[in-house]
Amino acid sequence: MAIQKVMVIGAGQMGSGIAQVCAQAGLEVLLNDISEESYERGIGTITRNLSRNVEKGRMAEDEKAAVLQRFTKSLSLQDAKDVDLVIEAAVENMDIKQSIFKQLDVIAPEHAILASNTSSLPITEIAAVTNRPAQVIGMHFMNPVPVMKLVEIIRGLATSDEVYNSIEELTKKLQKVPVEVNDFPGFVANRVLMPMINEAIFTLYEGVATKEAIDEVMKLGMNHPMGPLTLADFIGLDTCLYIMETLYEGFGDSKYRPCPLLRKYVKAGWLGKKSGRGFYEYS
Ligand SMILES: CC(=O)CC(=O)SCCNC(=O)CCNC(=O)[C@H](O)C(C)(C)COP(=O)(O)OP(=O)(O)OC[C@H]1O[C@@H](n2cnc3c(N)ncnc32)[C@H](O)[C@@H]1OP(=O)(O)O
Ligand SMILES: NC(=O)C1=CN([C@@H]2O[C@H](COP(=O)(O)OP(=O)(O)OC[C@H]3O[C@@H](n4cnc5c(N)ncnc54)[C@H](OP(=O)(O)O)[C@@H]3O)[C@@H](O)[C@H]2O)C=CC1
Repeated sequence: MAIQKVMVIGAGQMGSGIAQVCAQAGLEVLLNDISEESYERGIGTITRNLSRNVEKGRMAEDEKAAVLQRFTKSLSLQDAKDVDLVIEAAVENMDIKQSIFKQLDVIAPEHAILASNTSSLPITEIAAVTNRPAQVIGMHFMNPVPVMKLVEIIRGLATSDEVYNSIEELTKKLQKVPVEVNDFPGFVANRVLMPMINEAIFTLYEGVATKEAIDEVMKLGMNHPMGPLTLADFIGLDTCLYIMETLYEGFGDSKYRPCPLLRKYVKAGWLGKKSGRGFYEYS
């Protein structure tokens, strides 16, 4: 069955990007958030991104208007009653995700696929709270979504081949490249990336170098587009901490212990770019 109508849950940095690429691919999009303010912020970001595309000559003005018309505001999960797919991009917290999936399982039509953009939490555990584990899957986009090509597609223990194939096909329709991954903490992307970021934080914590020097080493020495501390701020320090905790708990190995400095910053509300302050300050 072709996927035509999608609900994206969470209008934050990931949800707004996912909603944008879905609408650009011609899908009808319900953009859902618990707060109206977050919805407005999300749709504002999408509108600015589309305007930049027009300014750069990549999109016509009427195409921008057509993309924006495909959005509907949603402040209630009940709106999932007639969608073909839900992509959940709320905060990286198992209790919140399980609560959302439990409700969606009751509300969404029988044929609907329930996907999560979780960056590290087990898909199998999210699927287990539903009565349709074969239709639950991980669809892990990268930040910033409109720019980054990869989508890690994560098969839960019970995910069916039919559902996997539909999501792979949709990913290509969104002009992204799917890579199949099995369900282990952090999948591939964050199992490799996040310990590197955590180690960069330890390097700062232990006074090996300044934050600027650490970032410069990785940018100029390894050709990374952003240094690891800038990237951590960009991802969100709360998300980085949640991911490290998932790796630490999931593997029970001390090599994944989150750096105390990361914990301290999150406790202080220094969440990175989105809160105006992390390792760096943002105006
Ligand atoms: C945590 C997880 O679970 C998984 C993850 O996502 S981990 C994070 C993965 N992402 C990364 O590693 C990103 C690393 N950084 C980069 O690739 C680059 O710095 C970057 C693409 C973000 C910016 O690139 P840059 O060359 O430094 O800056 P800039 O010239 O401003 O941007 C390049 C293009 O991207 C676009 N862009 C940048 N940020 C954007 C955003 N947030 N949204 C939409 N478009 C954006 C710009 O408009 C620009 O496009 P055009 O010039 O063609 O209009
Ligand atoms: N940041 C990144 O680089 C990446 C993140 N991810 C994953 O994507 C997900 C979202 O991350 P990100 O976009 O960065 O986070 P943000 O904090 O930017 O956005 C999360 C959004 O979800 C909203 N929200 C919270 N709870 C609910 C709920 N119960 N129902 C609906 N909306 C809710 C928040 O609203 P409010 O602000 O009002 O609380 C906020 O608007 C996480 O699972 C994360 O791990 C995946 C890939 C990359």
